[in-house]
Order: sequence, then structure tokens, then C-alpha cells
Amino acid sequence: MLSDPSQKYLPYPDVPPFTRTWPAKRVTKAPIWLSTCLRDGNQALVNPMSNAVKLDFFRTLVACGFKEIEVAYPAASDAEFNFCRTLVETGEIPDDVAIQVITPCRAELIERSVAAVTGAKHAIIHLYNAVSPLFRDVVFRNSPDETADLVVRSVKLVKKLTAAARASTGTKFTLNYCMETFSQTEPEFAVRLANEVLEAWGDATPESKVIFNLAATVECAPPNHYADMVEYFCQNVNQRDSVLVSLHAHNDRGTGVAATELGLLAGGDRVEGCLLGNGERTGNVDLVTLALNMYSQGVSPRLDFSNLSEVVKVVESCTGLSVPDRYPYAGQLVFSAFAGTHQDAIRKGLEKQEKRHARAAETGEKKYWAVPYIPVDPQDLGYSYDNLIRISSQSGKAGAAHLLSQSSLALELPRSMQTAFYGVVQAACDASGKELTMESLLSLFRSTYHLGRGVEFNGRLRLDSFECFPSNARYTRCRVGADLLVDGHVRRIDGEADTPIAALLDALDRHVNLRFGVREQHVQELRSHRFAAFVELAEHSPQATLAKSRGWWGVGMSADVTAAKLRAVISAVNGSVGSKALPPPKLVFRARFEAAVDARLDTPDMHAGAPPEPLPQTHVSTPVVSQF
Ligand SMILES: CC(=O)SCCNC(=O)CCNC(=O)[C@H](O)C(C)(C)COP(=O)(O)OP(=O)(O)OC[C@H]1O[C@@H](n2cnc3c(N)ncnc32)[C@H](O)[C@@H]1OP(=O)(O)O
Ligand SMILES: CC(C)C(=O)C(=O)O
Ligand SMILES: [Mg+2]
Repeated sequence: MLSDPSQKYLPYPDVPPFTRTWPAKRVTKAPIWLSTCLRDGNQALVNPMSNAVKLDFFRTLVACGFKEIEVAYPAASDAEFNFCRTLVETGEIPDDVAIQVITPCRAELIERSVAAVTGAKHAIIHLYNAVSPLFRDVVFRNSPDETADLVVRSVKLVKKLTAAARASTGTKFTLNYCMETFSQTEPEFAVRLANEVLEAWGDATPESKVIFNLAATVECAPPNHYADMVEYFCQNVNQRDSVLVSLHAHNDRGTGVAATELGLLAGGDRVEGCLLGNGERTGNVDLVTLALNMYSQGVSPRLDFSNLSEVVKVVESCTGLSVPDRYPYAGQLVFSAFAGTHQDAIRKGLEKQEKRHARAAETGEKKYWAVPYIPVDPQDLGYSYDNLIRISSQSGKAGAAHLLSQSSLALELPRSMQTAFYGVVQAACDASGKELTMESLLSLFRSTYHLGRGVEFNGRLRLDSFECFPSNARYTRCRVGADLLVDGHVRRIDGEADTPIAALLDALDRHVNLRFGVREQHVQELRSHRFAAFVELAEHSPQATLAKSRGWWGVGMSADVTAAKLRAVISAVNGSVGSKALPPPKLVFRARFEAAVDARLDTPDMHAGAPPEPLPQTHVSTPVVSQF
């Protein structure tokens, strides 16, 4: 049992009264982004990055579009200092990118930090000290006045050193003063410090602003509190138009992103954070999530994550950390649905959207994204739709049907066949307790419907070859003759009816003693002039009507539509016979039957050219011979 927290933890204090406006606002433009992956992120790693690795990371940040990058804590080590010098001296830094370095309020460390970046086109000196009561008391043992004095002295030193460096090299310097632990500091004191900094710096203007970094160094309150602190600061700091308010959230309560989003509503102009939320403890705020949250609201973040998996790879290999599967946007599983009703909605959403986009292309309207459960188009981030739907025991018929439609077979199963196949899929998933991959799904489909590799049947019954003829002069009846392999033995069968399917069923009845009726049938035109036929057969029995007796679906594919249908019949029959013993062949007066048919074909009408009526199911205007 947890102990009584009211005896141990203090809730966050109230912000002094002010006119709160942020709840009614919206973010309509991207902030200035500052990546601190190479500093705040790096200082939190078990094994900090080498300079070679940092350089790779730096290049990735530039490629993503960052214009401000914190590259080091130069006073920490020679390596950190040298990294800055390498960047400055080798021309690695694009002209439109400013590098930032951080320094505590200690004279010798400030000097080293300014020296580290002198010569760059634009450098930002990030000066920090913790200012909350706890830190003033415990770490610095300073009063508020002593704290302010330390800050003012340090700012003046930065000003002096940067002015000299600018005079000798032309480097443009910007001051970024960070109140470490800002979110736990008395709001009035934070404003006082900022105003003293503005005075000490002296020349903040709208063209050359001072940055105030308002750090939630440790996230100790809900995001609305951070937003209140930020808005209070924005409303009370002097020279607001000469100030850039920078947000620097950590994620101790898991709400770093929320705090930053609310902080932006509250007046934040700039955001500091790390790609994918690396950083001490639970990390810095994640810039990928923030940027893509903005993107999915129709606001350009002005950062490029169109190849997000590449960014993930770089971050993982540079930091040695791994991105969890459920991580927003970047995780392996975030664009995958396993649950049946989600899959159904996604499938319907994609279908409907395709039609909507086709109409929009004609009318010139915008092609908005609106797919249930998928807030952002995975293709925008460089992913395909291949993983959108994955099959497990939690999936439904729509999921398996979607996968089949996306598979190499490209089959669009009729709705009631989807339900039938779903039962098979569910049984397989239940038995294995695992995901059914696309490959396993295809092999389950092939074995269920007795489709061998390629086009061959692998059931007990197999059509080796068949002929289909019109059997009367009006083309309203046809005859099917076939070599049927039954358990490896060829039986010559033939039958007659008004469609090829019915004629084959007639032949099966006559020769194999199997009686079926057709409950449903569908034909799908596939790519490259091929057809898929789906047929549901039901056993004809004196006891049950067709509608009530058990059904078996079959599927057949061929370049010949009649062949596809007849194969579908045999596929369904194979499902029905399973391993049951087959009835012996019936005795047929074959010679007499054939003679009768031949006689009919030989009627004068046949040659006189009476206008033929199309057959109801298929056009068999000339004899079709299909070899399997
Ligand atoms: C929230 C953040 O991310 S802040 C950034 C933190 N990052 C780092 O610390 C990484 C790099 N740091 C380092 O390499 C080292 O800490 C150094 C080189 C900066 C300083 O090293 P040391 O001189 O050995 O000091 P140490 O690391 O023990 O720091 C503690 C001292 O710094 C003081 N200090 C801490 N922060 C600050 C600050 N912002 N400004 C001035 N002094 C500070 C402490 O009060 C303490 O002083 P004390 O020894 O007089 O009591
Ligand atoms: C020192 C500042 C910038 C910081 O990293 C923090 O407060 O979290
Ligand atoms: Mg930090």
C-alpha cells in the first residue's frame, strides 16, 4: 500500500492572478526549433557520443531542417570544445544555421564557451542557473538577491566577451538566458530576473532579441500549470517584442509534449528538445511528436520527417537507445491495426477516401486525409500501407479480406466468403496464439480452397481438362465434358445445363454422385486479363433446402472466365468432400447421352444462324477448350 501522499508531497503552488488567454488559442505557425540532442540528449547517455557520431547526428539535424542546434557543453571537456571548433573551422555549419552552446554562470567556463564558437556565422550563448527556492537553498545556498547578482554579472561577462569576439571575427552572438527550474520558481522572481537580464544585456531589440529559456527542468506539475507560468511571464516581462520565449520541457510526468503545446498557446516562440525524446530521466520533450502533431493539424512544422524511419535509425545508432514499438509516429506498431473493428473501419476509410480523392482530382478540391484510426497518412512519413492491417486472433473478416486484396493474388472476396474464410483464420490464430503473417495467410487461403502453387488444385478432385459447348441452337444451354481426376484416377464426366457451372454440377451428379446447388457466385476481373471466380455450393439433399444446408466456398482463377468458374466449383467440392469416402461412380449410359447431345447440336437451326441469345452466366459462343 502506498503511503499517504498528502503527508509527503506538496502540490504545485498557484500562479498569481493574471488574465489567462491560452485555453482559447490555436497554434497556427511553427515555432523556432532548437535541437539539444547533442547536449541535453548527449549528457544523459550511458556512453556519450564520440565526436564522429555527433557529427553524423549534426548532419541529420541539418537535413531535417533545424536552423538552431545546441552542439555542446564546451566547458565539460576538451572533446566537447574541440567538437565546436571542428564545426566552426571545417565549414560544416550551413549559413542559415546557428549553433548554440551552454555554460553555467562561472566566469572561466563562460570564457571557454564563447571561445568555442567564435568564428561561426551565428552563435547562441546559452547561460543557465537554477533559480527555484529549492535550488537556491540547497545547491547554491544563495538568497534571491545573490542569485540575481550572479546572473547579472554573468550576462555582463557574456556581453563583454561576445562583443570582443564579434569585433575580431564578425560572429553574430545571441544571448539565451535559461532559468533552470523555471517552472518551480516564483513567477514574480522569474520576471524580475528576466528584466534584470534585459537591462544588463542592454541592446535587446525586435531585430536582435534576447532568448529566455523557461525550463521545466523537472516536470513537477500538470501542463496547464506550465502554460500559466509561461503566459504570466509573457505578460509581465519587459520589452516583450525584443524577447523570444523558449520552452524547454522534460517529461517526468509523461506530459512534456502537452506542456510544450500548451506553452506555445501561452506565448512560447521557440521550442528546445530532442529527437524522439532522449534526455535525462524520462527525457526531453520529443521534437518529432511535436512537429508531427502540428503537421496533422494542417500546420507545417518546417521540419522534414518525410523519411522518419531513417531518422529513427540515426537516433538509435547514435544514442544506443531504442524507440519503443508504441512510440508516437515513429514506433513500429503505430500504423498497424490488429483489432477487427479497427481494421474494418480502416479498410472502409481507405476505399471511401480513394473515391473522394478521385472526385476531388476532377473538381480541384483539396484531398483531405480522413481515415478512421489513422490520424496521419503513413506515406507522408515514408511508410507504406503494407503494415496497416495485421492479423491475429483479435482480427475480423475485414482484416483478412484486406490483406488478400493487397496480396499477390489481389483477390476481393465476396462478403459472405469473407465471413467463411474469417472462421478459418480465427481458428488458425487461436491454435497458434500468434500473428498470421501475409505469407501464412496466403498459404492458409491456398490450403483452404485447394489452390496449389501457381494455378493447380491440390484437392482430391482436379479438373485436368474440359470442353464447354453450346448445346442447343439458341445458345441457352451448354454442355461440359471434362477429365476429372478423383483421388488420382481419371474419370471422364459430362453434364448439361443452362450455364457452365450448372453443367459441371450436373456432370458431378451423374458421374461422381455428388449433388450440389449454387448459392452464390461472383467473378472478379484481375490484372493482366485474368479472372477470379468465387462460388458457394450447398449440398442438395432431400432433407434441407439449399438455403439451409451447409455451404462451401471455392475459388478459381484463370485467363478464361469459364475455366475460373469451373475451377471454383471443384475448389468448393474439394472443401466439401474433405477426407470423406467418395461415393462410387454412378453407372451412366454414356454412349446414349452423347448421341442425344450430338443429335441436338446437329439440328438445322444450329447452322441456319438463328440469332443466338447470350447464355446467362458466360459467353460461350464457340467451343472453349481449356487445358489446366
Ligand atoms: C538541467 C541541465 O541539463 S544543466 C546542464 C548540466 N550538464 C552538465 O552538467 C554536463 C557538463 N558538466 C560538467 O562537465 C561539469 O559539471 C562542469 C565542468 C560544468 C563543472 O564541473 P565541477 O567544477 O567539477 O562542478 P560540479 O560538476 O561538481 O558542479 C557543481 C558546482 O557547480 C555549481 N553550479 C551548478 N550549476 C551552476 C550554474 N548553472 N552556474 C553556476 N554554478 C553552477 C554548483 O553550485 C556547484 O558548486 P559548488 O561546488 O561551489 O557547490
Ligand atoms: C539547463 C537547461 C537548459 C536544461 O537543460 C534544463 O533546465 O532542463
Ligand atoms: Mg534540460
